[in-house]
Amino acid sequence: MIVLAGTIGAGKSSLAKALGEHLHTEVFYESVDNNPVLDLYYQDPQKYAFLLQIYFLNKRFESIKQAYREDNNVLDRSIFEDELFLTLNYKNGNVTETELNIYKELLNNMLEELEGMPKKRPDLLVYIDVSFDTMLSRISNRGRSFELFDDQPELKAYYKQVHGEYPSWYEDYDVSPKLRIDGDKIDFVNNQQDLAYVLNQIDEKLKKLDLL
Ligand SMILES: Nc1ncnc2c1ncn2[C@@H]1O[C@H](COP(=O)(O)OP(=O)(O)OP(=O)(O)O)[C@@H](O)[C@H]1O
Ligand SMILES: Nc1nc(=O)c2ncn([C@H]3C[C@H](O)[C@@H](CO)O3)c2[nH]1
Repeated sequence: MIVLAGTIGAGKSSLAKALGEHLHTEVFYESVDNNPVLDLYYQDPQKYAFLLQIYFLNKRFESIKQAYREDNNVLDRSIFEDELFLTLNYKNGNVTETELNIYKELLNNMLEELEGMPKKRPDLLVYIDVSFDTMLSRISNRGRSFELFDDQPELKAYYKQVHGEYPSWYEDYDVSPKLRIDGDKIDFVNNQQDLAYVLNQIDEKLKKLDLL
């Protein structure tokens, strides 16, 4: 099981798709288009932050359970990043302390369930590291209406916060082996050579781990 990690617009879904094709495995995408809370959250974070966290946690747990039924697969964003978003929303006053504690208990409960499953943790976490400018331009170019930040300094400030949390999150992540990809320099979406380079880096890491 390979999980993709990284800030909003880093390229997780794009790389997950390419990796799934390369390794002939199923990809479990993050719930965005059919997510009934995400656009509400962007309109009113204070009202919907907790509900969105619960929604994502539930969906991620569902994907992980399905993923365990098959030998190999790729997950678009890890369950371990959810707490990053939650804590940020707590800092921003969108989640109360009671909500924070309830969520953490629920998350721990779910993670304990994973401990009892055949594979306790991912085999590899692939982290796509991008600069703040790249993050913004990718969000703009992708064009999901509720994520657009022109004339919305608060939303841009939120993106800056999310981006700022990731380096230490990645440093502290120790649940599985990990690999960092430079998503600024490597255009694995439009450049086939770059894509081949990234896939080769991942293959080499998997070989070292005796997984390929
Ligand atoms: N390495 C790259 N080079 C150039 N463009 C990229 C690269 N990675 C992603 N993109 C483009 O950036 C946009 C965001 O990519 P993608 O949807 O894969 O990001 P994501 O990390 O899954 O985002 P989210 O966290 O919102 O789910 C897309 O339009 C994609 O085509
Ligand atoms: N608040 C919040 N908490 C999460 O756990 C979370 N996971 C993803 N997202 C947002 C980022 C992208 O807009 C979009 C797709 O990644 O969904 C989240 N937002």
